[in-house]
Amino acid sequence: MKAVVARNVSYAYPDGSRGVEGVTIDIDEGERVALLGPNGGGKTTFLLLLAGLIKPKAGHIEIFGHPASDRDFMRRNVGIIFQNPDDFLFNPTVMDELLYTPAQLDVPEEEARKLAMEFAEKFGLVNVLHKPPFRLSGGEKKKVALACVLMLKPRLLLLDEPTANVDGKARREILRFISDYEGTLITATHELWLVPEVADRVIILNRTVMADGGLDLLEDDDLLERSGIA
Ligand SMILES: Nc1ncnc2c1ncn2[C@@H]1O[C@H](COP(=O)(O)OP(=O)(O)OP(=O)(O)O)[C@@H](O)[C@H]1O
Repeated sequence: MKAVVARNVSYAYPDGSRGVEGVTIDIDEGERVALLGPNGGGKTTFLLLLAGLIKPKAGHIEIFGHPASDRDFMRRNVGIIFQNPDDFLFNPTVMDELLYTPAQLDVPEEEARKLAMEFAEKFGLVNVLHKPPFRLSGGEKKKVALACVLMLKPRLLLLDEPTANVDGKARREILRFISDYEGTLITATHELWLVPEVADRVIILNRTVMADGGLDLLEDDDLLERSGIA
């Protein structure tokens, strides 16, 4: 089963900035892929396209055989963690945040509360359940965002710079939660060290696909320099 089929996908922002151009990629269900590229290389844009949150100006995208424009299918099967968790966390407390998405998907309240508590314990968030998300540290915010998404067991998980601005213990915890995830994983990053932690396939994106292969691409200094990464 293909998790992602992207054909000749292009996207430009309303101000004319080019996001991605002519991107063609196939990803099988269960693959763990790093989307590696320089700042401004189009990684976030491509994740937003894969999540169906913006529509390609040209080309098309299918996720598990469904068009990425199929909102109901996407809500139930695709999870995305934004680079800046403040773009995602907007409920009055962490508990409300954990209850929000199950409620959107019509999970009965009692079951949602059980799920929320299970994930709060697993993610070490029990002590902050009553806090407003904006009062949390960067690492705690990322953990809340990850817990909210993983509790719904998405078949495809899209992560945008999951460890940016997070260090020490929270970073190790986040990497462990990511490695426990068993579905199809696409992680956008510009940090080379993160790639082997989260992927065994590397797609280098700088507006368009510059290379697609195994972890050995990380040793190709010419390629990394040409792609603006190293
Ligand atoms: N909302 C927007 N409006 C206009 N241009 C945008 C917008 N978002 C991104 N861009 C532009 O699109 C291009 C690709 O940006 P994108 O954020 O997808 O890259 P990125 O690889 O995720 O970068 P970074 O590693 O810095 O997050 C950049 O030139 C950027 O300036």
